[in-house]
Amino acid sequence: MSDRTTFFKSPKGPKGKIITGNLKAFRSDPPGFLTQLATEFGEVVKFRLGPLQNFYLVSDPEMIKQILVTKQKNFMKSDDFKALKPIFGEGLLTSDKEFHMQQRRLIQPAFKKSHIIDYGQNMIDVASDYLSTWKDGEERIITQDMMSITLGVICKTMFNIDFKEGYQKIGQPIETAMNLAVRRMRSLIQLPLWVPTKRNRDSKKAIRSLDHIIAEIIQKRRNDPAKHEDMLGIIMDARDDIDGLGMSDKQVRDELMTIFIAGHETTANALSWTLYLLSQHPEVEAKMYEEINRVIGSRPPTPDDFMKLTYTQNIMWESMRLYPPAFVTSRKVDKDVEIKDYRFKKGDVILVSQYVMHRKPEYFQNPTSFIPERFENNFIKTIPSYAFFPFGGGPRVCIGNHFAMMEAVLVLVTIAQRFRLKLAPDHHVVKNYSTITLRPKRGLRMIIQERNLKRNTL
Ligand code: HEM
Repeated sequence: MSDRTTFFKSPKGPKGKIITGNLKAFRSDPPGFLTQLATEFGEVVKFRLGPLQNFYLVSDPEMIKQILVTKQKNFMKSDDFKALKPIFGEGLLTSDKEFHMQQRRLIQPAFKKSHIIDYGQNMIDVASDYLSTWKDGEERIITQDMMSITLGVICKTMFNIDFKEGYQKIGQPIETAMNLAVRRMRSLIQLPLWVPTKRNRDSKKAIRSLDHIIAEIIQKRRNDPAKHEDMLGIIMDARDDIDGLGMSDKQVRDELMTIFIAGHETTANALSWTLYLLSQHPEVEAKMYEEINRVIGSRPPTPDDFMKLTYTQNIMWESMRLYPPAFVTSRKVDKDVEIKDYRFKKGDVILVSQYVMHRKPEYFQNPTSFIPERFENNFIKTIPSYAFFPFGGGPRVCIGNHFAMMEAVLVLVTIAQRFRLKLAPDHHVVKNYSTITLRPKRGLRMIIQERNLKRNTL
């Protein structure tokens, strides 16, 4: 042991069971459990979610910055992501180190500003199309509607196919495979996929069917000499600046699956939480209508409106502060590392939680209140970086962050221009539920009211 060891702090934490540690409490309410740990034990908390591995929850912005940015080379993605590898392969979310960086370089062009503006029109078109089926006065399951709209957006931007075709071909098998992967992620013991349990058989079947569909799409494109401007076209045409090589079919497949899944559920949850929050805060809703009336009026929205809709953007930031769709981010220590007054050892798992940080009273006054105005006047610059980080940070920051903001704002205004949504009168108390992302538990049922645009009412 080096002399310095004596100066390192030893993080405290809750007592757990011998084998399962604190797994039961974590599973029953992950955001609640993490909040309680940070409140009770402070900036670094030690706990277990199984027999051996040490977990640490870190809740200090400077330490989070070191983990995600300055000392990120000492970390890799944690083992829970391995459960996703049968679906994502070596896509951006699951790969590590050099390979990840090379893939990130190849995919980044698909997310550059000019393309996102082009995708913006798809976002508006898909939402408008979808809303044409909504009827004044009806009750709808809004959480499902938001999932369908964002799935439609990703089908259109990625493959230039419409939602119905995209859902049957890709959306449904992806959902099946993903549900199975989530269950694998959350179980203490992950049996390898070759063990013939029913779950493993179903999982392999869904993945085989997806592989088949995606291979067909890629093959069709390889045989098609025309230039395609959708995300698939951009990804397939990408060449590495350093070695000039493009992606293999297997790699294209892994990245498509990754973007397809990472790119719709998170934004759908952000939109659902926002519609819920607006229904509870008529004063915020009224200011949003005022902005929509002033900037867009009764003409169809355009991607250029995005920059002018500053209050609506702040509504989205504030909604993701209270209900961050990615509520926790994990890393495994790859090389022993010292961060502030602590030392972490190879194999330890570090969690940093957006949900915990975003509700800290030292950075956010009235932390549980919904106040979009707090984001005005460059508020973010007045708090430490990594006190607010809905899209993560460092080299693994969400590649779809600008895409997601553009989509959330444009879909929200397309809805709000025409409709006002109220929670169904007999609605259950809205609580959060977390699988990989944070979503409203048991969904949201809302009543649709058509707004009268000409008279600017509602
Ligand atoms: C509100 C919506 C979204 C939220 C809150 C969100 C959040 C995040 C976060 C926190 C990470 C970092 C995970 C980590 O560090 O381990 C991430 C990564 C990622 N996100 Fe998003 N995301 C959203 C939307 C999107 C969209 C729309 C796309 C694509 C169209 C996307 C694609 C990805 C990908 C590919 C990664 C992996 C990046 C890498 O490791 O290089 N996300 N996202």
